[in-house]
Amino acid sequence: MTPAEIAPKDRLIVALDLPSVDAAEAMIARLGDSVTFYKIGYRLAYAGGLPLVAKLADSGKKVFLDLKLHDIGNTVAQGVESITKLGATFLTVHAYPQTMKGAVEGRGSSKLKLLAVTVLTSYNDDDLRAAGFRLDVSELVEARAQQARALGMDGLVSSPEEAGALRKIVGHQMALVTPGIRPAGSETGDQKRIMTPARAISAGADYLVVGRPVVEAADPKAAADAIQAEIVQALG
Ligand SMILES: O=C(O)c1cc(=O)[nH]c(=O)n1[C@@H]1O[C@H](COP(=O)(O)O)[C@@H](O)[C@H]1O
Repeated sequence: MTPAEIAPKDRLIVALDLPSVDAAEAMIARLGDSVTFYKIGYRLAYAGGLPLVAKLADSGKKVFLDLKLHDIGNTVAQGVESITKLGATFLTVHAYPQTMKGAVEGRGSSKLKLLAVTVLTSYNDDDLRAAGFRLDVSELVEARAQQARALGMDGLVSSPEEAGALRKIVGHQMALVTPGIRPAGSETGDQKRIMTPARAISAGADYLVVGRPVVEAADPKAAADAIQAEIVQALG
């Protein structure tokens, strides 16, 4: 999908990192038409949130199921095959070759799009070294992007800091999905590789994943609307 084919509103993915299905449904009602794309990750998925994938999809919203799978290839393939039936648009797996190969096999001919998590946005070069890697963030992100493309993955999760370099490697063949988004003046929290929504779009990101700056805002709808306006402005 070329950037021009993505509806501007779909570019904001709000992470429903909330403690219960009730809290998530209240947030979805509050955000109303301002948000069309939601992410369900560990917190909500392990709190009974998986049935919300089909419910949201049936109501016309898109869902990014962020399970960040990583296991032996056979287990990943079988897990992804089960996940194809949930109704999500995107699923994350970590960008290890065996994992991505298993995910592509398990996805089969379903419409589920597979995203490879390159290097988590809470990591910098020192964190990678402490985890035993010899490459720095940009080298590892780029190496993993090349592997992800060769193995038939549909998109990459990285910080917007790497979006420009990744676009040069994968063109518009893969979606660039970027967390680590912080509107000007918002708390960084545990994120280390961050950009504002406008800068991320200008850097070439297709989708922006935003959690706390929206769901922990005093007025989540106003926060989402402000990000949507920034995206539209940056798209020019
Ligand atoms: O795969 C992800 O979505 C992800 C990858 C990554 O490298 N960094 C990252 O923050 N995320 C997710 O994106 C969301 C960001 O949330 P906030 O930091 O609250 O905006 C969280 O749900 C993270 O799990």
